[in-house]
Amino acid sequence: MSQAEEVKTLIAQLERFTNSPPQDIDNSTRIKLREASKNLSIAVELQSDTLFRIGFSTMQLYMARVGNDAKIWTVLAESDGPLSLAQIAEKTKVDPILLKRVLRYYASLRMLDQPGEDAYAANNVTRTLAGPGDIAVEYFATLMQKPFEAIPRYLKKHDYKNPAHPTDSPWQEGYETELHPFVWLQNNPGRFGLFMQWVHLSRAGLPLWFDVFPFDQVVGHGSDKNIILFVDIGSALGHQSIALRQRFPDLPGRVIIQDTPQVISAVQPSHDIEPQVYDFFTPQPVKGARAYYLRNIIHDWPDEQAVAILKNQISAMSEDSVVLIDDMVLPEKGSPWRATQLDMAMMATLAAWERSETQWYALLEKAGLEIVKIWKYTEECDDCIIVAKPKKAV
Ligand SMILES: C[S@@+](CC[C@H](N)C(=O)[O-])C[C@H]1O[C@@H](n2cnc3c(N)ncnc32)[C@H](O)[C@@H]1O
Repeated sequence: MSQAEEVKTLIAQLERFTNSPPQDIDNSTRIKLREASKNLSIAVELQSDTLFRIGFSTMQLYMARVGNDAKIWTVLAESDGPLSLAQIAEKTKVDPILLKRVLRYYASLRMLDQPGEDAYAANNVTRTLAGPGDIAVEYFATLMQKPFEAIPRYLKKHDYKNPAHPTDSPWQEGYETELHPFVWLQNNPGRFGLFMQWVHLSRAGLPLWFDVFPFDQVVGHGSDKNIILFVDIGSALGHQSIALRQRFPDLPGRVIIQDTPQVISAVQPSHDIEPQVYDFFTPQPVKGARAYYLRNIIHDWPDEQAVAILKNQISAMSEDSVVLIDDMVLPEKGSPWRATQLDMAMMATLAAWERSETQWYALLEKAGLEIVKIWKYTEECDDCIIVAKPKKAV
C-alpha cells in the first residue's frame, strides 16, 4: 500500500471513530487514542494552522462563556433531538443573525454537532459545558484571567527567575495586590467558592487515591474506635475524608479535617468527621494519628514553606504514623498536559510548583522525612500518594 493509500484508510478509520466513538475500550487505551490523534493533528499542521490554533486559543474560552451566559449549552443539552436556529433563538433570546454565526463557530470547533443545514445538536463537549463545565469556564475566564495574562510581563520583569516567594508571582502583578491568593480569596467569598468548586471539579471522574493505595491495610490495620485514623490537613470542606468514610464504612477510628477558620465554619458535619481549625504553619496539635494526609497542599507552596508545613507534622507523629502526600509526581520526560498546565497555573498564582520525583526526594529529605513508597493513581495527572516517615523511624 502506498503512503497516500495508507493515509486514506486512516482518515476513513478516524472519521468512523469520530462519528461513533469506541465504547468498548479501557481508559488507558482511550487516553492513548486521544493523544495519538491529537499528536497527529499537530504533526500535520501547516504554519498558518499553528498560528490560528495558538493565536485564537483564548477565543474558545470566551466563546464558551457566551454559551453559558446565553444558555446555549443548556438549551441544546436538555433537548431530546436537534434544534433549528429559530428554536434556539426563541429559547435563548439571542439575535438570530448573531446566533447563526456563533453556532457556526461552535460547530467548526466540535463544541456542538450540526447534523443538517438548520439542525444543531448537543455532543459530548456541549454536555460538559452545560453541566460542570460552566464552573470551569467561569473560573478561567474570570479569576484566572489576570494572573495568566500577567505571566509574560511578570517573568520579563523578574529576569525569568523561577518565582519562589508566595506573595511575588504573576497573581500579584495581575491583580495589583500584595496579598497571597488564599488571603485575597478570603476577602472575596464569591470567588473563593468558585475556586473550591474548580478544585473539586478538576479531578472529577478520575480514580480516587484509595482505588490504588490500600489504605485499610497500610494505615487502617488493627484500628479501633479510639485511635485517630486520619487527619486531613488543609481539607477544604472534607471531600476526601467523606469519600474515605464511604469507601471504608466499617473501618473504626477518628477522622479529623483541618483548615482555616473561614473554611471550617462552612463545613456541614457529616460521616462522623470532626472539623478543626488549624494553621499548618504551626505545630500539629493532633498527636499520634495513623495518617497525616495532605492533598494538593504541598504543591501550593515553594520549598521553604513546604518544608515548614511538613516539619510541623513530624513533631506530632508516633511510631505508627505516616505522612501521606497526595500530589503529582512528574516524570523527567513526557509529563501529561493536564499536569504541566496545572504546574504553570501554580507558578502564576502561588509561586508554587508540581514536583518531579527527584524534587520530591530532595524536598522530603530537607524536611526530615524519608519516602517509603510512591503509589501512582492517575494517568491523566500522574497523581500519586507519597508515603513518608520521619527519617529516624524508617
Ligand atoms: C488547593 S486547596 C486543597 C484542598 C483539599 N486538600 C483538596 O485536595 O481538595 C488548599 C487548601 O489549603 C487551605 N489552607 C491554606 N492556608 C492554610 C493554612 N495556613 N492552614 C490550613 N489550611 C490552609 C485552603 O483553605 C484550602 O482549603
